[in-house]
Amino acid sequence: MHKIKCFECGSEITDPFLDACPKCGGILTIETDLDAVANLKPKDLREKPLNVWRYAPFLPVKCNVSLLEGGTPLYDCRALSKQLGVKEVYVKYEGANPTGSFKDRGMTVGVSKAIELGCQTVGCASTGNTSASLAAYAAKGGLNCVVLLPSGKVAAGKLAQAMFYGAKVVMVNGNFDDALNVVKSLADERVLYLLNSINPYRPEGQKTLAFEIVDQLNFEVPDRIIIPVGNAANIWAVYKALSEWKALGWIDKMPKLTGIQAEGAAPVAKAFKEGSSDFQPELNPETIATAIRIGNPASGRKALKAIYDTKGYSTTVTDAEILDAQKLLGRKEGVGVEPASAASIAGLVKLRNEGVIDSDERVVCVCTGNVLKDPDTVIKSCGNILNAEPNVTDVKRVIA
Ligand SMILES: Cc1ncc(COP(=O)(O)O)c(C=O)c1O
Ligand SMILES: N[C@@H](CCOP(=O)(O)O)C(=O)O
Repeated sequence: MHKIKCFECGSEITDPFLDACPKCGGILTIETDLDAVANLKPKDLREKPLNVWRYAPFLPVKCNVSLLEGGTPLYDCRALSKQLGVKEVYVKYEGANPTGSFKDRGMTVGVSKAIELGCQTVGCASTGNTSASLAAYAAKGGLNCVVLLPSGKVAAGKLAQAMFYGAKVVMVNGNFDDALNVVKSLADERVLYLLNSINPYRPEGQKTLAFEIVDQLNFEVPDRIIIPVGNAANIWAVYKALSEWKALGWIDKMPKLTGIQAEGAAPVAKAFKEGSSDFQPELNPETIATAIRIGNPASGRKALKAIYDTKGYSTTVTDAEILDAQKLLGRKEGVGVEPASAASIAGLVKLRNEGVIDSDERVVCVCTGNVLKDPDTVIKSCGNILNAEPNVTDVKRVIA
């Protein structure tokens, strides 16, 4: 049986509704019962379809709600690897999930847990994707859903999704960090069951992103996995997944986990630069990659552990580098990702140029969300629409 533990002081938590340690206030995590899976072999899992629930023995809940999340493509990006001079570059394309982001992996587990606990209403703060995903899974599970969004800073596709799936959408006059503080208080008052990634069950579902990468590479572990970092739970989830498989002897090494943040919202990357295992919150985070416009990442300390323990790396990329990388991936590989997701590609480009990434590496970039999430940014950054009269001659003229 799994246990809920405090990441900071190690205390065991028995109340499944808590999202912080009652003793020290630390963030929580799940201790997986590895004895229960000790006799399992990778081939036992591989008989099941490739999706989140292939890895059910490593998940702390049974499947109550699913939209067949996971099973996303791992693209072998040969043009990109040639251009950048890196032996192998893969993109794990999370935009192919049911609501278009990796959050669905966490939500199938989180909402399944909510149902198991008998909750009626679920809620979150969100820069967009978490709300879109929670709204869809709550609809599928027959639950009420409340989402708190930073006013004016949520991409159109994500806002449309949350509204479409029937969530109560509340715009908060503040940023994501402010909205998270409010929703935490609502959860403390049991107004709703909180399904941000500070809920320790959410990252458990997100572990499957890493399980799939290794599975799709036939258990040949990549040298490096590059991940955009915002509230910082996803890089932790990847670390936790691979640590569990390493403990079982299913893999023999850990990839260097490499966390990329936007320059204007980079507490984790700044802490890494200083060699610190703690970070200073950024009071006014700002970036075009609104999904990672987060100044006080709830899992920041977990992310730093993941990076240091794997001899990984962390750096920042500018908004211009993010937009260039987004276009590069679209135009070289035909893969459409939202700006935050392109941060992993921008990080690859930057770290290759700086010599941090070697030419002989096998690198996986996690591209967390679909290009259609944020059409306004794409239209602005790609510009250049041609206009013509409705006749062949004029169309030939403008395309010449
Ligand atoms: C598209 C996208 N990429 C990356 C992230 C960052 O993930 P995390 O908050 O787990 O670091 C988020 C959300 O935070 C996101 O929506
Ligand atoms: N990008 C996220 C923000 C963090 O949400 P989390 O619940 O995964 O920590 C979003 O889409 O809202």
